[in-house]
Amino acid sequence: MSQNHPYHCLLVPSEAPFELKPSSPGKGWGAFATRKISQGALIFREKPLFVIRKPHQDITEGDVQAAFQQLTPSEKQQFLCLRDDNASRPFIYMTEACAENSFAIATSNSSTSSNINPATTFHGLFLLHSRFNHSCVPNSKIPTNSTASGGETTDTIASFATRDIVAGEEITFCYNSDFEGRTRRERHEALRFTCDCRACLPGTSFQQPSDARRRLIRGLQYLTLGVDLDGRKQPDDNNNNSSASPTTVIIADPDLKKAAEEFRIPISNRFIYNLLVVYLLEEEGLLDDFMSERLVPGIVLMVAWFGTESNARIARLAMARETWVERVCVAFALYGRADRADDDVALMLRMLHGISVEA
Ligand SMILES: C[S@@+](CC[C@H](N)C(=O)[O-])C[C@H]1O[C@@H](n2cnc3c(N)ncnc32)[C@H](O)[C@@H]1O
Repeated sequence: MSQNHPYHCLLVPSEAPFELKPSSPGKGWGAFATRKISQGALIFREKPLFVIRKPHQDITEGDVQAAFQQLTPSEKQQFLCLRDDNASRPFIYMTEACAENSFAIATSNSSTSSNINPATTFHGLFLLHSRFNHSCVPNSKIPTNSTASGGETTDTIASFATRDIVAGEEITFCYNSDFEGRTRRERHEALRFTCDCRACLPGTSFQQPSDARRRLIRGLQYLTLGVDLDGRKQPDDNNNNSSASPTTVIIADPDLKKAAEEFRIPISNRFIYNLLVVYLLEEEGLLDDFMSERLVPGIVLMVAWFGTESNARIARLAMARETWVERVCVAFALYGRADRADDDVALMLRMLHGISVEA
């Protein structure tokens, strides 16, 4: 049956290190490595078939029709071969085909499938990257297009291996940029399909602690950033009125929650929380080079924040250790210790986040 599948008309360049073929049952088609791809290597850079310079929710059938009319006959044929429902059903609306196969480009914080993150601005239709299936513990990443192109914003997107990928292995990426802080149930609600990656297969020795780790990551990020994954503060009254859907309680202690939101978490604890996040991400298999680049420089800088020499010494000793778990263990000696610079750092962070300094 797969011999006659319309996806055979999708043209994969000969230099691309993958082929398209049916994935495991229930996942439609996917991209499979045709040779070893080393960690950090570029997998593929792709130009969009077309770009619609509008927010996802504003894209109309007319917009997609107009973009379609500009395509060459071969490009039109490729667009028309796209299938819904795991590669089985032709799309009824062009907007559906666009939503399922586009990536946010240009101004977004992450390149995710636009049907999952509708708040982004421009959308490009990418025939090949949209064949990559999702995993909550993926082996590739599609960073923001500006990151991937060295700071310049372009319409192309690119995927990179976040670990070594062996020939024959399916290439996956994570469809949502904040899944490192979401439990299995929350991820499946957002995805609207049931993922069976090792963080999702219930009852395994990886899955059970995985939920706890991701919950902890979310809480620790709240303590250090003062906001939830969506950049917002959590309502104070978590189990409030019955009409609203119940909110996951992230920080149960109201005083601690307020201290986080007002950036009054002491430097010592802040340092430990940041190290713990990195360690938990590593345990989750999510500490790739992009994640390290995002988190580690800030932690290194924090060492210089300490105003009390005995604290600074412990922080330096911690960072001199080789592994993240060792760094966390050494840094625990700081837990609860006040520092001469606590007030200054709180003030600096409040100013940085535009919070009234009287808060
Ligand atoms: C952008 S497409 C990916 C390619 C798709 N498999 C195909 O055949 O065209 C996204 C869709 O693939 C399916 N999918 C992707 N990752 C999956 C996973 N881990 N488990 C089950 N289905 C998945 C879902 O139906 C999802 O809506």
